[in-house]
Amino acid sequence: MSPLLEARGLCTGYGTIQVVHGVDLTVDAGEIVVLLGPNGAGKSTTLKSVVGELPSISGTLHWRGQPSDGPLHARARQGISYIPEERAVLMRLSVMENLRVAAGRPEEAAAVFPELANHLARPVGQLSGGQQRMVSVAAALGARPKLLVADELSLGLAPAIVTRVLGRVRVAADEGLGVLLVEQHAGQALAIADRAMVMVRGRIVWAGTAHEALASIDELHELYLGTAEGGSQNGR
Ligand SMILES: Nc1ncnc2c1ncn2[C@@H]1O[C@H](COP(=O)(O)OP(=O)(O)OP(=O)(O)O)[C@@H](O)[C@H]1O
Repeated sequence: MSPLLEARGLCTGYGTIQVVHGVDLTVDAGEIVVLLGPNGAGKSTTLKSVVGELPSISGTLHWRGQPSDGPLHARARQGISYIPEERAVLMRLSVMENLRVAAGRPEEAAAVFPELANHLARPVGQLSGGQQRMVSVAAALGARPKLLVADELSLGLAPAIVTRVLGRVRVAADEGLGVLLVEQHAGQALAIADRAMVMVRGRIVWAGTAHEALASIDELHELYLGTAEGGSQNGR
């Protein structure tokens, strides 16, 4: 059976500047693939190209075996949910309105994070950054996509909440969701992932199972990710 998403030789960038050079990647239904790498490696750029926000320079992209070159909204209709690194919520609308706009099932989306229950009528702009992130994750999952493409899902979330968010994504993957994830918390992301890829300067320099990545995490940090610890960028 064809993978949900298959990119071959993907090259993309901004204007005349090429940032991503010949990336091959696949995501199957039910699996979580995490893309790791240092700042500026081209991870976000890769995701933008995969979801149709940024045109590719060359390479092929297939969605469930069919060539895919439509813009973001067309890919959303096909079942791709994208959570960008930057703000992904409508600040003047209430939490419930945000969930309604994004998801077919707002009540189901709200149930993803029970702590949002007391804030459903509030404008999202009045919530903390972490709560706003929860709204975007809830909205994305509530739409029941086939593929979730998420850039720094844990952005602005307290560590305990990161564990819950990633755990919720794992549950969705076990129910058949395919996930392509860029995440600065390498250790936590690998704990819920099936496969991992490391990108440096726009090229995939390491690929393997999440289990293999966890087993060589010190080496991966030393060689590619930087040795930052704790809450710092790309730290564990
Ligand atoms: N809109 C843009 N216009 C021009 N160059 C850009 C743009 N966005 C990103 N870049 C450049 O593309 C390169 C890759 O950036 P990208 O954001 O994809 O990296 P990243 O791996 O996601 O890093 P980070 O973890 O810091 O988000 C960087 O050199 C960056 O400066």
